[in-house]
Amino acid sequence: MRQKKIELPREIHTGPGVIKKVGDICKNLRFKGKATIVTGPKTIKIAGKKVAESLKDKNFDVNIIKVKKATKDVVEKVKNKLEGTSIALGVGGGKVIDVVKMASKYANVHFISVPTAATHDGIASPRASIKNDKGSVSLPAHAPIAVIADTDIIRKAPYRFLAAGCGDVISNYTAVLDWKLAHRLLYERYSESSAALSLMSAKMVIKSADSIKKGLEESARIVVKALISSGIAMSIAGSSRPASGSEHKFSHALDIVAPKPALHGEQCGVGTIMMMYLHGKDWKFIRDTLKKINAPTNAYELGIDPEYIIEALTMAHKIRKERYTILGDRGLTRAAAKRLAEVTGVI
Ligand SMILES: NC(=O)c1ccc[n+]([C@@H]2O[C@H](COP(=O)([O-])OP(=O)(O)OC[C@H]3O[C@@H](n4cnc5c(N)ncnc54)[C@H](O)[C@@H]3O)[C@@H](O)[C@H]2O)c1
Ligand SMILES: O=P(O)(O)OC[C@@H](O)CO
Ligand SMILES: [Zn+2]
Repeated sequence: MRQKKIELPREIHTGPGVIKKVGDICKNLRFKGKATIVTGPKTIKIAGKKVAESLKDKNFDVNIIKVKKATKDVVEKVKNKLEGTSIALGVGGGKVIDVVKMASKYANVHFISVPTAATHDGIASPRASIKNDKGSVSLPAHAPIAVIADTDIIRKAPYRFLAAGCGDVISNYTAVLDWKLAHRLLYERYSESSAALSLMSAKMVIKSADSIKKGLEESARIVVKALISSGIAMSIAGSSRPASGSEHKFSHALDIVAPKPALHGEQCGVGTIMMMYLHGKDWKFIRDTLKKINAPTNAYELGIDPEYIIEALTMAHKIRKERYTILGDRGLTRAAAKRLAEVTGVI
């Protein structure tokens, strides 16, 4: 029989002010000595310093590393600085968390995910999206030993971030459709339980779309919960298949071609509208839900020129080629890409 390992976070702490408990949580998990915080230039002020204080209060020797990008080089540098550390903490957005996730895996130390914004479902996932010279790759990493999501910090982040997180999780709709397609066409391994959890995560946000509002702790909590369960769906699958399909390929392509890409989750949301159309499903429902949330639904709202939308659509199939989707192996012609974007109101 096929053997399988599912890696999950051991502890999940959410709620307002939970960041003050980081030191306690680390101590209770039996870490001691050196703790390394990986954070960004903005997020150090928003949360990094508070995390450092909480750790110092519990007698940790704290080291802080600031990163800006999630590239292979940055991962390598951080990995080298993790030597002798007992625990690594990623305090920031998706890029910071991906860097620490990958670097700590290479350095063979546990890491804790401390998201400062609910922008992405990598908060609890065991995968890392890392940039290389050809764009980015999806790499197997490891799950955080703990997630510490302070909903007070998250609710105070710009609303755009929360809406982006909704886009990232709503994109599970087309990711699962693509996964089922690959299962039918190529007999790719498919997990019913992972797909069900992935769709449930998306539905949690869709069901609450009317009450996801700026500044509310409850809104932050709903989105964080959905993002964490989407990450767990990835853990069950052992890949990002349940949360990344053709709509993510489109977003990854935009990251390559657009001079100023929008947020990952915003692009994935717009991609979901178009890929739902290609699947012959209710794309208007996705568009209307994103509208309710005040997430972008077109090129103008993404701040991206329509020309880059068309270009990204025509090259999306070349990204993560191992992941078969509705875009097939040949992708869209320029005429089909333009029509798709026009019909769905994206351009
Ligand atoms: N590993 C996974 O499973 C997974 C899942 C989804 C997305 N991702 C990756 O995550 C990245 C997207 O994450 P992202 O959208 O957070 O982008 P990001 O990490 O670039 O963060 C966006 C910006 O938000 C800022 N920020 C974070 N918290 C803030 C706060 N509270 N207030 C003000 N500013 C704040 C950051 O400093 C940054 O400038 C992409 O690289 C994507 O590929 C990975
Ligand atoms: O595996 P990729 O395509 O990087 O996607 C991971 C993540 O963005 C899913 O929401
Ligand atoms: Zn994503």
